[in-house]
Amino acid sequence: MQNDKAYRGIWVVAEQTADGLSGVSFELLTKARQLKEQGGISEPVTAVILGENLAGCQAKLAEAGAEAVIIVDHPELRLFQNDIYAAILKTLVELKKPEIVLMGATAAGSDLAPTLGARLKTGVSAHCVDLRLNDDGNLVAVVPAFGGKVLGDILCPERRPQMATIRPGILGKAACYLNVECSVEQFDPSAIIAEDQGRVKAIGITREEQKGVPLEEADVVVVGGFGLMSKENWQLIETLALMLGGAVGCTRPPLDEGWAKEYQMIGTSGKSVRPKVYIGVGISGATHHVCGMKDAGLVISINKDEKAPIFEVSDIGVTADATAILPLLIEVMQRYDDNVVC
Ligand SMILES: Cc1cc2nc3c(=O)[nH]c(=O)nc-3n(C[C@H](O)[C@H](O)[C@H](O)COP(=O)(O)OP(=O)(O)OC[C@H]3O[C@@H](n4cnc5c(N)ncnc54)[C@H](O)[C@@H]3O)c2cc1C
Repeated sequence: MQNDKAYRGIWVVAEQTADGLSGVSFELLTKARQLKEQGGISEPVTAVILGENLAGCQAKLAEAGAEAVIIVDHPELRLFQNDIYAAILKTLVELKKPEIVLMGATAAGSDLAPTLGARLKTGVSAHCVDLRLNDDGNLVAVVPAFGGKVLGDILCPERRPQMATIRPGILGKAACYLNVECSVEQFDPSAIIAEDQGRVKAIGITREEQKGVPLEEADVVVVGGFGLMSKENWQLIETLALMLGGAVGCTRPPLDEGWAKEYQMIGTSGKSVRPKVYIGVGISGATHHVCGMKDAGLVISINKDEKAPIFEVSDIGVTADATAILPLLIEVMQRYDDNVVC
């Protein structure tokens, strides 16, 4: 849609998961409130939620900053359905005309946002690491660019709404707003669902079983990068993590090489972690990765290149060959105690 002054206010498309509302929905509402304040926007920050059995979600969304909630509750919406969700949201956006639409860069959000953006003929800034408004009141979406070496500002001044997705955990903890007045509107999607059954239908969700301590909960995270060079060397990362009672994390290349699993990736396309101790081995320190670990406590890095950018965000930097130092480290730890737990 062309930029049009009729488009006003900020929407957050909240997400319902099997475990309840997704955390990124709350994080986005807090960010939306900050943007509203920054831009002196008078329209209420609005959460839009699609799903089934949504009673009770309004209070939680209001606590995180929603001043209005649009509930789209229907049995057909129990599981995320790209086509149907996009058709409903398109109708709602055309009806209510929000100026900004934010979504979590979750599996569902990363699928839904570009579909909706294309149908509304507007731009979507994906996997942003921050959001702000410029002096003209336009949304500035901050996205790592050029292999993560720089942070780029992306604007969408010509089209409305302005859309962006943000990874869970990147924005930090959601605020808690008490006694916020929050209006609620129910939107009946039956007519849209009857008309558009979608081309693809989700029939269930299968979760990948994760080994060891969950990455997001671990006090110690041992993270390997491309500098490990082989699957055999990757075992050293797993052994060290096990000895420290920690979790294994990875950068993008070990995932591409098949040494590590998708759920272990840290960064803008992966998870954000805040362990007490982060040990990074053979990692250059690209922004795409650093965005996901910048809030860790003690950061220890091992890299054979003394000029590696990861050292700029490390408390302790060790210039060494990982394949030489890791076996030594493991051997020393084994000598002291077979069950060292941090
Ligand atoms: C849209 C997009 C999203 C992305 N999202 C993510 C993301 O979420 N997470 C992520 O991690 N990446 C992501 N990336 C990729 C990211 O930009 C970097 O390419 C990646 O983080 C680099 O991984 P690395 O540090 O392991 O590898 P490299 O950059 O190749 O660095 C390897 C490092 O290992 C060192 N080294 C080599 N051999 C040894 C040795 N024997 N001992 C010790 N050190 C050694 C080298 O000096 C080098 O510093 C994304 C990229 C794009 C374009």
